[in-house]
Amino acid sequence: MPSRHELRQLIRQRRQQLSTIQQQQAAHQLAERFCGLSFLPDCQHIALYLSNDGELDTWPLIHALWQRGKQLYLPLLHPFTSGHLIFQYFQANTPMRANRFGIPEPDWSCPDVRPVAQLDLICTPLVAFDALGNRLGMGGGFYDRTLAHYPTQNSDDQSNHKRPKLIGLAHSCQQVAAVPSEPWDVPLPAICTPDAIFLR
Ligand SMILES: Nc1nc2c(c(=O)[nH]1)N(C=O)[C@@H](CNc1ccc(C(=O)N[C@@H](CCC(=O)O)C(=O)O)cc1)CN2
Ligand SMILES: Nc1ncnc2c1ncn2[C@@H]1O[C@H](COP(=O)(O)OP(=O)(O)OP(=O)(O)O)[C@@H](O)[C@H]1O
Repeated sequence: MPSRHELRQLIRQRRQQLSTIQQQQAAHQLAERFCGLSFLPDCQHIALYLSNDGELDTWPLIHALWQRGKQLYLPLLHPFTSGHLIFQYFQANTPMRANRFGIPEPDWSCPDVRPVAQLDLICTPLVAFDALGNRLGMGGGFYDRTLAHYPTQNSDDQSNHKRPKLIGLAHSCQQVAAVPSEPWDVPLPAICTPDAIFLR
């Protein structure tokens, strides 16, 4: 089995090699599939991310969700707690700045930060995934650290506890046979690609 490092390199190269047309088609197909998710009507506060490094372009999805009246949030590298993320309200006119990875994020504004426990759905980026919901990210451990303290809701969870649902977004070519998992990894109960939805 390839190491996490090897897998990260391989799949990052693979998605970077998609053509502009392939990227555009994928982004629109994903938006359409995502908007058909059975639990979407129950989700009002949704965290997304702005794409980077060949990730599937989330803009078509962002526009589709705004059209449906959803309130959207983007991750910011935590201003004090290194390695963690916070999620901040995002509208078309939100002032933005590039973080240290060059990814645009909202200018930090305390009143617009929404605690993780008050989000209904968190869409996570990923580099590689497998059919069991194991996730390999860019290697910063940001999502794993941020989500470690919050029990998230499984797709078959019938309880009334208010917990954010989690869903990974990816190109189909990011699926691998098995992601070597580590004890700190937060598995994804759902993954949406342009071609399929994987539920654990
Ligand atoms: N679109 C998007 N936003 C995101 C993430 C993500 O994976 N995708 N993150 C998910 O956690 C966080 C940022 N994590 C990142 C970790 C590494 C690199 C990166 O490009 N690393 C370079 C080396 C950068 C350096 O000089 O330190 C590399 O590996 O080539 C980018 C984002 C928060 N925002
Ligand atoms: N809950 C946690 N507490 C402390 N350290 C953690 C935690 N989760 C991950 N880490 C550390 O973060 C580093 C990177 O983890 P990993 O390779 O799983 O990141 P990733 O999932 O690929 O990245 P990301 O979540 O940012 O997309 C590891 O060295 C790991 O020890």
